[in-house]
Amino acid sequence: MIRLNHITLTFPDGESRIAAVDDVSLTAHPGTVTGITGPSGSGKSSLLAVAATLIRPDSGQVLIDDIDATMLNAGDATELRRDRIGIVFQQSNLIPSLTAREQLTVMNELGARHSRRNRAQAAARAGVLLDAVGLKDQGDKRPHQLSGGQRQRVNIARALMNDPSVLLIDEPTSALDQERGASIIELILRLTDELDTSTLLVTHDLVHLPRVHGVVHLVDGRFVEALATA
Ligand SMILES: Nc1ncnc2c1ncn2[C@@H]1O[C@H](COP(=O)(O)OP(=O)(O)OP(=O)(O)O)[C@@H](O)[C@H]1O
Repeated sequence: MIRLNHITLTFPDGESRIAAVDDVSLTAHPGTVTGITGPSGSGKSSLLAVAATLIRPDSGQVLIDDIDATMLNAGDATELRRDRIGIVFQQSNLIPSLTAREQLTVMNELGARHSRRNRAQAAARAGVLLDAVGLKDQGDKRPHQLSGGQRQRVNIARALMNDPSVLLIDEPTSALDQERGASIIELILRLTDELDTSTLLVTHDLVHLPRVHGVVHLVDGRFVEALATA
């Protein structure tokens, strides 16, 4: 579960400061997708970065499975992020020289304490996840051999490698046509249900929102509406 309590985040703006996120609270439960929407500059990506524990807010709490991430030191926050949070960034940041399968298994080598012992397990999980995102037969392809939609599927599978309880996804359909975008949203809904993640999905594309479980609408960093949908 992820709970954001009264999050405020400001950035310097000349002499004063601008509130990118202004006193926003939300709770996302396991097995649900919460959409975060709003116009450009409304604070969606900033809120997601706070939820990901990548930026510390000026005030407010980020509770991940009841652990207050804002109270952790940098090392503990990194560990929390690695163990419990999967992040899909707006820009695909796959490594050009690695195959789809290696993009996933390399996660096991990054900072984990017992990576050698877990190598076989990681390979097995990568296989299961590639299958789950519809890329069972594409595991040996490198990013340039995959379509935009397939690359986004690899990104999503990679974010799930460490079996996170929280899945954070920023504009996953922005580089895709409507049909491919809709199938990515479909995939996110299915994986959220199957893997019981608490998923936050930033999107400015309102066509996808009727499918999700709740919507937080931001304007100028402020929460203007919470809609229960699906
Ligand atoms: N690193 C930063 N330094 C200063 N101001 C920032 C920074 N990041 C974001 N902002 C400001 O905070 C506000 C919210 O930006 P944010 O990127 O979170 O909005 P967004 O809703 O994700 O926009 P978009 O849909 O265009 O990606 C904007 O006014 C932006 O200019």
